[in-house]
Amino acid sequence: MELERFRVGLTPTVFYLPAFITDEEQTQLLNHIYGASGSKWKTLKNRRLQNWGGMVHEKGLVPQELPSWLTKITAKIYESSGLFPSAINHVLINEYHPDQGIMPHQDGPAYFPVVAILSLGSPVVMDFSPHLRLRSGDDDISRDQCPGAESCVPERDNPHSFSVLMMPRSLLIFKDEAYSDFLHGISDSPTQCYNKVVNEAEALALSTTNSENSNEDSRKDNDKILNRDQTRVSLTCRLVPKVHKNLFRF
Ligand SMILES: O=C(O)CCC(=O)C(=O)O
Ligand SMILES: [Fe+2]
Repeated sequence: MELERFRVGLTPTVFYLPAFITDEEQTQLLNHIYGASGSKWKTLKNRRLQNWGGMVHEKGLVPQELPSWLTKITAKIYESSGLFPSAINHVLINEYHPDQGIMPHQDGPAYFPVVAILSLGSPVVMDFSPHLRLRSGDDDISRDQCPGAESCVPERDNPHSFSVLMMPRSLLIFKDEAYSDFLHGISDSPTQCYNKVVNEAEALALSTTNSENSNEDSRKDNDKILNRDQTRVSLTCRLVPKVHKNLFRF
């Protein structure tokens, strides 16, 4: 696949792949996710999540085999992107109600610095803002070691900040500076503005010809407003290069 044609925005490097999976694949994934045992969910303050692939520690992964319904998708991402040096071995599934989000954060140091996020359900806007190191020249990087531990409020009006509209069934991939020098987050507002997203044309191209989105977009004072009227589920697919085969030999 020629990934270059999916590049969006000016910051290296963000790819947005609309309709990466079919409607049927989306339904199958949601059935598996909601069919998982209730104890698989971990409830955080502002969202629920399922952890697949094992426990991520600062020093690496204590692995657990991914189920085949997930390797089907991670293999497709691995093969079609060509960006991971070996197979994706960790998937975090986040569930967000319309008034939930994820605070601006940077992904933890255990991961290979490429992330692929598959979106299901409600569309949502993800905001990227340069973290302190870019803003003030110091080295104070805020990290999200275990996703959910967040910090640092981004400057919304910073000229380097940008946003991406994530439609259902799309795949967002980011790496390089977008990964290392920016925080990413999703506001907890049930209405989000998508005026300044870097992929508006790509994201909306499909939704106008295809009535999958019942959420009605509205406009207020020239702001393009997205109404999050459904739950969103995302699959954050990553590689933890260092795998601990033996829990006691850390
Ligand atoms: O749900 C998303 O799109 C983002 C999730 C995320 O940033 C993470 O799990 O680290
Ligand atoms: Fe993240």
